Amino acid sequence: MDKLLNLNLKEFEVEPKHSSEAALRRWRKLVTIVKNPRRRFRMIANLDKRSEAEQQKLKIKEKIRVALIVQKAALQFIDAAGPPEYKLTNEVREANFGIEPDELASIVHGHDIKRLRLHGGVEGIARKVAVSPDEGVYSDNISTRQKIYGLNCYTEKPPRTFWMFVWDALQDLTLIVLMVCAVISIGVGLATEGWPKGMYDGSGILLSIILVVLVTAISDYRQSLQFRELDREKKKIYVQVTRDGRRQKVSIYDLVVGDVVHLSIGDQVPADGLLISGYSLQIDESTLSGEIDPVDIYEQHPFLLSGTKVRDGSGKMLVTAVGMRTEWGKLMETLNEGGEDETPLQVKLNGVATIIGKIGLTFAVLTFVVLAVRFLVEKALQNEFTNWSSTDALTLLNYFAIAVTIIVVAVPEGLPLAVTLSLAFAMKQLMAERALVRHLSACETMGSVSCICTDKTGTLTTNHMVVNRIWICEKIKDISGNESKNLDELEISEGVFSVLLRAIFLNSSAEVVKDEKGKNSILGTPTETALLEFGLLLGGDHDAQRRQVKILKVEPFNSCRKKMSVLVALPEGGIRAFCKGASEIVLSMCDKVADYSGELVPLSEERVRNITDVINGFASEALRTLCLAFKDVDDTYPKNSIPESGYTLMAVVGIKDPVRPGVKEAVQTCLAAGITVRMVTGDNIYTAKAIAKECGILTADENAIQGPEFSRKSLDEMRDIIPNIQVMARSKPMDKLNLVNQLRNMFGEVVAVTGDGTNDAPALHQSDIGLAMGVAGTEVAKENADVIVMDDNFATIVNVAKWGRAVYINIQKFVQFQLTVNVVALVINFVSACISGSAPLTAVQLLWVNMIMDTLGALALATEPPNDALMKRPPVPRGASFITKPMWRNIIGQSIYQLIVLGVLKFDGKQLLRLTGSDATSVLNTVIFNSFVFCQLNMD
Ligand SMILES: Nc1ncnc2c1ncn2[C@@H]1O[C@H](COP(=O)(O)OP(=O)(O)OP(=O)(O)O)[C@@H](O)[C@H]1O
Ligand SMILES: [Ca+2]
Repeated sequence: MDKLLNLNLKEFEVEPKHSSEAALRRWRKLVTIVKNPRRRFRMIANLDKRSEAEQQKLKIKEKIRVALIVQKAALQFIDAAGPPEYKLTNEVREANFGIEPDELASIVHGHDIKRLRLHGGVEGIARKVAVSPDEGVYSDNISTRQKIYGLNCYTEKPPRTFWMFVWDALQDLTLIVLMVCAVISIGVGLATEGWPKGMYDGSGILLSIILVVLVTAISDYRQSLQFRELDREKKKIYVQVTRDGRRQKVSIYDLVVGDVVHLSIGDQVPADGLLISGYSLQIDESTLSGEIDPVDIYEQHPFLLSGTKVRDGSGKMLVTAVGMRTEWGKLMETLNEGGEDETPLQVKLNGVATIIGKIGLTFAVLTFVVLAVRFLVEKALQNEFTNWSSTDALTLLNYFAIAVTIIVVAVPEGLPLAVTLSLAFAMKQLMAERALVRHLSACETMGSVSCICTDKTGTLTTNHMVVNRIWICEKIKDISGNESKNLDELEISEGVFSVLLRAIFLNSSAEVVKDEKGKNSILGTPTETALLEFGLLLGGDHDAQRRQVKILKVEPFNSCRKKMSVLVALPEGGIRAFCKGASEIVLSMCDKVADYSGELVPLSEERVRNITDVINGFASEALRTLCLAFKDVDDTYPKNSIPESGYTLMAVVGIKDPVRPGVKEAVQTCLAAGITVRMVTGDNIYTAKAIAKECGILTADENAIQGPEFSRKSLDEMRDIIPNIQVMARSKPMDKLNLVNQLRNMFGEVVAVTGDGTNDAPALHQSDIGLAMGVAGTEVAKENADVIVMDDNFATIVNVAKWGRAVYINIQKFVQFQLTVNVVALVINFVSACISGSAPLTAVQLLWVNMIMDTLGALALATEPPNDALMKRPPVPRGASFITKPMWRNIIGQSIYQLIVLGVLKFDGKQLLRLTGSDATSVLNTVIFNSFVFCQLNMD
């Protein structure tokens, strides 16, 4: 049976994510025979609608692409003509703006450098939208801007109302057939038995139908509300802007024309705009134009389009068009059409439903044939074959209704729907527990995860970083508490101190900003925040430091380079480069060091060894270590590059980032549940090991490896070492991807991956389930993830796995329940039809049972919260059969037991219960029905 089912289910397989359209279409085709499309395909992607939207999207993209190419080509030929000749509308003039919204929008979206120049370049535009690039817009005129230039929102389709769901639920083929039966039954009943007795049967059916429809519609409607909320949650994106002279975070929906937005790697460009200033800013326009090559954005090419992504670098932009005035807005309108992909379980259960449906159909036909033949034979025996009364017609109609109802009950169309219900329920609960599940299938996959490759920073640790120790001038100093430090305490010379402060404040993407109350706060990544806080602790003045110098070039940090450098022109003359980053990497770029007296001395081998010891010492105490270095270059040095060697090492800082409370227990839970935990981090190997040991991830020192070393291995070597790898340090994003791919392909593991950076996107995409960090994660990471962990906490990830397992078990329970009901309902009706010529369960009763199963049963069984026992057994392996052997045993055992009980009642019930009189049979049938329902409810 198991094999047979699995064989038949072969075709009902889709991937948990990125399923091919062919696979999605294949199974849909297979269910045509017994399909009741309205019911079966509820909440399942509408492929036609979707591919239509896809086509439309491609068309828009192509148009944008061609337009961009044309504009680029045209630019070279056209010279600037006279000033633009158009009149401002009164509205714009009264609001003190100098440019029309459409004109402004078309400059950027048309990449029209000529018209931009006519308006006086970016500064000119800034003046015309009444904003200073340093101060940003003022909150008091935001509403005027919104009135004239529009809101940063996209038109959305109006949500579906409750009555639409009712209408949908009514489109059910079987329900329609039953409705017709009911109406006929009422008609015939009234004609033969009169009012009100003739109404009973028919109105009973009608009432059940109304109930089924209502319950279905309510459940669907609530689901749609939930998805809408999820959608809103998904779209909550914040960007950093300068407003009222302060840098602050603002929701992208609150952006207005004139806003000054700060962009950094991994951000999504939130509106159309012009570059004010930036460093090595590279934009990925593929979401908009389909073009894969990144585009450089610089002064001569300052156009930024909404919806594109920052691939590298950083910059400030002036917003020029928002909402539906951008191409992105038009694209968003066609987005998300046609719904979500179905999950593998939904499809598999559709397969189960189809097979059972066919069996049910056969039985229904058989039952009808048997009943009808018996009836005809009896009639023939009584020689009344030619004598037809309306009661006879009614009887036949009743037989037909029974047959239809058997199909309704036998085709477990509730199965796929129960998956949706169960997943949606888990999704909702998880949202409350700080995990945002982006697609239904993610929850399902998470239940069978066998390996988690987790980040370190922020996930296992708190991400509250504080400088804890510093090595400077060959001495180690502890930095404890919040007391400010001066140079005497650090025992360093004034010269060294001032270089240190510059190294901290000038070479940073973070910024010290004043909040409304004038208090200092820092906007930036935790590592940089820690450094700036340290600088403030030393009594440094961020603004003053920044004002003194001219920054010539910045190479922002990214996970591949693992360092950040700047080139600055010093106020006292001369040009200096600063570099900070991963300790070993920066150390290898140095050839001098400041010794105990502050003298710059060559970096001898012995000194390198000593410093390496210091670094490893810091790292072994679980500190993140960074080296700060500088290099003076002469005036002839090209201003568009930053040296890569010949630096002088200033200091090694150790930054403390404690392990999150509860992580150790969560790791233990995973291990008990047969889930391997691997740490993949960009940090130093000693730091990684120290943290991994503390969390209980690393059990033996030799199970740690460095990313570059791993990637050098051959496939065979990988096969040997991968099972043992517990920590991978100094990993580049490609190493992470490599590990994930091998784990999946070589070992068939179901891999969950966490990530925060832009470069984690490929690994997140490739994994079975990608988890992005909600707090520290970039937009790009989130977009490629299946789940967003809103508190970045490892324990939350374990929670998702637990819910995933609960979903699986609950659905198994439901399937077992439903299959038993099917078998019993089929057999009892068929057998008694054959033997006694009547069905003990009437159409109304069968409908009732169906409703209990489809909706209430699903609600009760599919939404049971997880218990801890779930995490004490190994994960379900890939490709395991969904209906397990014990389940078959239960189904068969339960069915036999119930059939015996019901059989005895049916054939011996009258004697047993001492039923006499004219209504004995109907009383008995009622008893049978109640026992049937009771049997189902008792089952678990
Ligand atoms: N802003 C920065 N400037 C310079 N170097 C940095 C900066 N942030 C981190 N680093 C260095 O880069 C290393 C981390 O690189 P990476 O971003 O790949 O790891 P991560 O994502 O922070 O770590 P994890 O994978 O554990 O989350 C750190 O060890 C640190 O030495
Ligand atoms: Ca990371």
